[in-house]
Amino acid sequence: MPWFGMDIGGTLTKLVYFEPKDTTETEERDELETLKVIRHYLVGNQAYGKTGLRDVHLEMKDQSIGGRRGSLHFIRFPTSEMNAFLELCKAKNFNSLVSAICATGGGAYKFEGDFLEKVGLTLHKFDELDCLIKGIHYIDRNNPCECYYWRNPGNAEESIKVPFDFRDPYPYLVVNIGSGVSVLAVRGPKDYRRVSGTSLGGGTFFGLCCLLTGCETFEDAIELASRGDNRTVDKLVKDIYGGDYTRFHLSGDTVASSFGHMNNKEKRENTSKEDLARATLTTLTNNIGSIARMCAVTEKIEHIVFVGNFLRVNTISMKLLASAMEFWSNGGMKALFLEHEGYFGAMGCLMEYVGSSRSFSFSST
Ligand SMILES: Nc1ncnc2c1ncn2[C@@H]1O[C@H](COP(=O)(O)OP(=O)(O)O)[C@@H](O)[C@H]1O
Ligand SMILES: CC(C)(COP(=O)(O)O)[C@@H](O)C(=O)NCCC(=O)O
Repeated sequence: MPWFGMDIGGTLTKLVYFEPKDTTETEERDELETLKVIRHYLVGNQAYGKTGLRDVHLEMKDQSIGGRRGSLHFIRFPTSEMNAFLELCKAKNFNSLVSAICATGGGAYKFEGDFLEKVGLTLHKFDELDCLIKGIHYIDRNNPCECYYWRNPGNAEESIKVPFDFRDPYPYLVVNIGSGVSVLAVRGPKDYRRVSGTSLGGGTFFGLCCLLTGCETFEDAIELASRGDNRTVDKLVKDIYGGDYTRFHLSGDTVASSFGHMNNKEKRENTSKEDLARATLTTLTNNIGSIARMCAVTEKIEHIVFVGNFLRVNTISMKLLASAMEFWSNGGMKALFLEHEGYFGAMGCLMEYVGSSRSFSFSST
């Protein structure tokens, strides 16, 4: 039985695969051919079909899971490609190995019927936020350099990633920036509440960027943003005050109005795709940062952990969030980040599988 956890999100499907490495010679000999084929296919490739990818740099070796030792592999593909994934499961005879798999995320509900009808697989569904918290705890405990913060986030030349000891984490806030955003206050391993959320999330950034710049991939959107300047698009405090708004400690360089210059025809004509991408990224990031900070104040929490694939290849947003948390809290709050960004839900789902495989019927069909 292959050990999977699957998180079917609004934009990306994440798959965590545990590959046992401690198989005995007898086990190897007796391993079903189909299982062998699946294992070789997954670990022998880094790309699957047109859009599936394995994040090789995130692989976790020598892990102990369910009494076995092995490696954790992290794979993703766009949820819009679910049909191609189902075809692949069919082609690899997946349903001859198992009758059920564990899944979380909204897609576990949305695609439940398709899995059953097209591949004959039942989905055992787990709540995505339970899985997220479980996954954070497992990966953080088992990957020595998982958690980090940015030192000097406001200074491009001097900002550096610094490891953060997250062994005694409670209480902390999780801000999961996926398609949308969920904010959770976590006070113990099983004690958390979803305290807020916003529909202005990673999907909004990517969607607006496609509309405004014509870009087609998330990587292109981030690349454009890295070469842009939001100040040609956003109206700053100094564009309104001529300088700082000193009475309320608002620096002239603070964005007063996101996209505030874009009602002006001349400014519109003088702005570039790069500037529009940067302004879109800045707008979404600042808004998420502001909600996170308000939640942290209300919940009286100092450590804010930002996760979700919006932060993939996106150091601009990480540093912006880190600077904002530091500045607006006078150094009282800390923005923390995790290397496995968007994979915690899928990891938690795999843990659920390990915990419950005895009680469910996962036997081969
Ligand atoms: N390769 C990618 N394709 C699409 N979106 C991506 C990609 N990499 C990062 N992202 C960003 O990550 C977001 C999805 O994050 P994720 O945590 O996977 O959420 P979800 O579970 O809603 O799919 C997207 O909205 C986008 O901002
Ligand atoms: C509905 C969701 C939990 C789905 O998770 P996602 O696929 O975005 O990771 C999330 O998009 C969300 O919390 N949206 C914000 C809804 C709101 O509180 O306004």
